[in-house]
Amino acid sequence: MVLSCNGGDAYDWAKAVKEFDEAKSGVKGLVDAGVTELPRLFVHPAEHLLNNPTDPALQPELPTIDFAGLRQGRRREVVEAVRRASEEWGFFRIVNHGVPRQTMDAMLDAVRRFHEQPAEVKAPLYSDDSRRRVRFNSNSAIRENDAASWRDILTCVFNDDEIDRELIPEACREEVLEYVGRMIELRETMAEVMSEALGLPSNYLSEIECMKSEAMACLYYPVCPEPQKTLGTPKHSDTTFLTLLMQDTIGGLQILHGGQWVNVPPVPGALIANIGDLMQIISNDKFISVEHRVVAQPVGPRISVACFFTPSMSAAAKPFGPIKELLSDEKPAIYRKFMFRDYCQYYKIKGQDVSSALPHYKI
Ligand SMILES: O=C(O)CCC(=O)C(=O)O
Ligand SMILES: [Fe+2]
Repeated sequence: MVLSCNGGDAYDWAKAVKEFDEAKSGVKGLVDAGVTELPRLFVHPAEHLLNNPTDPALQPELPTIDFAGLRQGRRREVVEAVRRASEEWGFFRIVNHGVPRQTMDAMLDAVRRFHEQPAEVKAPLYSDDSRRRVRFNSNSAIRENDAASWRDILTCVFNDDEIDRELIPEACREEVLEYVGRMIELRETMAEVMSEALGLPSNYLSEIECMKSEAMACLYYPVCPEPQKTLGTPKHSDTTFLTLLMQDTIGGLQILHGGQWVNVPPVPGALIANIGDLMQIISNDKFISVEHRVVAQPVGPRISVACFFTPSMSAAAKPFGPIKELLSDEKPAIYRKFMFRDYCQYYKIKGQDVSSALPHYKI
């Protein structure tokens, strides 16, 4: 099918997607083949690429929260900082979170090792099928007229914290298992702190099992030959309750704050937490799910690991909606109740990269 896209001239989009997918070698495969020009499939329209004219030195600084306070009698301060950052930024950095630096560095190395294996080793995992718990791809379901992004992803899904070690690729198995265990521990702390930040009992979020499953995206952003024409990850908000992100030292993450793109420079040893759409819904807009993206770079590869927390599979048929304790005559529910499985279905039908489902659930 010949379609008119981006520049308006004829371009066989379907053929380009098919060729790219059939190679099963992702963006890394293009780099290994020696591309010096950005393939047309990856060229984003100019409006996706707008940046700010502002001097990066004048940009506001993402809040950093020191979780050592939780162990040192400063819990109220930490909870208050989490509340403020979740309301005003939807994003914050965490230091002294308890995940050993060695575990983090080993995980970044392991992700790199996985992606830098020969293409034929990764090819059997190449898939867009969301039912596969471990899969490798580049961009999920590239749709016509929707530019692809300059990155590859290994996704590992752990439903209800269940870990099937044999499914994890050998190149990164031990590190993934160690890292996901640490993420689950930190999730417990986050669930308590965020419950308190919402003014609820500490066990509230844990009891409703809203973060009992995790999907880990192990991202690899190869050096890009023409970074000014594409993106590493396009603008989106996370569909989850909560995301815990680790990035290496390359940088490129930006969040939309106060109408401008704000850089989130890497801080060695720190993790980033961000509120997802589901948390915005149950908090009745008290906490905000904020759009973010990753710019493409002439240097790299950049490695990052995003751990997305979503409800327990047993909660699939349970209704989620604004938490009743947060509602009053002055603050009526902004969203209707829905089943988590319907929410997943919404994205399955619309595609992963659509804008957020929040308006769909608004009353
Ligand atoms: O790679 C990153 O730093 C961010 C990735 C991201 O936002 C995502 O996968 O949802
Ligand atoms: Fe994200």
